[in-house]
Amino acid sequence: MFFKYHALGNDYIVIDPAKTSINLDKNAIRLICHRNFGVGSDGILYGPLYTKGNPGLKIFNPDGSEAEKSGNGIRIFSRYLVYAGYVYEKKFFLETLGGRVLVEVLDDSAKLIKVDMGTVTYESTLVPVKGRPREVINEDLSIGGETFRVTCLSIGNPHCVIPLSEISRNLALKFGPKVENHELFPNRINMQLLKVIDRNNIQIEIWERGAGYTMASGSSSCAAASAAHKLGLVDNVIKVHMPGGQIDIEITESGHVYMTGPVTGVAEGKIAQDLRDQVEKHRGKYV
Ligand SMILES: N[C@@H](CCC[C@H](N)C(=O)O)C(=O)O
Repeated sequence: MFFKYHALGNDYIVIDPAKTSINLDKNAIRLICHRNFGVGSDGILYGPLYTKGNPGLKIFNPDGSEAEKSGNGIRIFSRYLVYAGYVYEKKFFLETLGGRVLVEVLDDSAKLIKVDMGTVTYESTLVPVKGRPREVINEDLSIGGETFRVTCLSIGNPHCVIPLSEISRNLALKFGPKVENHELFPNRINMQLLKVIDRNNIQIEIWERGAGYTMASGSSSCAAASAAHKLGLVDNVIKVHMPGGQIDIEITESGHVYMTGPVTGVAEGKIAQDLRDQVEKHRGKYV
């Protein structure tokens, strides 16, 4: 069985090891996420896996890489946990590779979820960004002959925020791959083009590490809002506008970033034997 959801057009497949036996190596992930040869998604959420007494998950990008954190992925997986009867509480902890988060379910069917995503760091050694140890705030980055002012941070996974006066999908498509794979970022990076609308509203276009252009991203919303706040461009309550919809961010005095957004069910299904055969055929080869 698989369960598919989207969060503002950022879609994920949930695979629950208690319900589906499949060896998720790189090729299996790439095939399942493929929009023509597979089920199609911006990633796979694998779990629940129990660590430290809490439910947890593994987050995979469609290129087969593992991400430390995903804001939309966390909300989607939380809705699955409620739906499948794994949790009954309105508030619970969830373990990710990028740290523990506190989830709050705001309605009965878990269609609206708030998450304490933790705190951000701008420390180059932690994001990571190469070069002398420093906070990467408003510094120059050369990309394909052009120079941008960038702010880099980690909220468990790495982000590079680029404020611009105008942003577009085409700009994200043009610069995203270059930023993601820039030599300064040893673990690659997620990119957000940021336009400040006013002190409580920002607009972003996103290029995700390992996934490419996406219509929305929860951790990108946290990252862009945090960077804009750090740069003094916005207050602490920020609505993030993306092509797929809006996410609400609140940054507390202690630096915790709260993200609130929706989750929508798409499908429940069974991975066909033909797809499983393809997965087996390609096992061990990089497709
Ligand atoms: N869509 C996600 C981010 C998924 C992980 C990202 N591609 C990475 O590699 O860090 C979100 O909503 O945060």
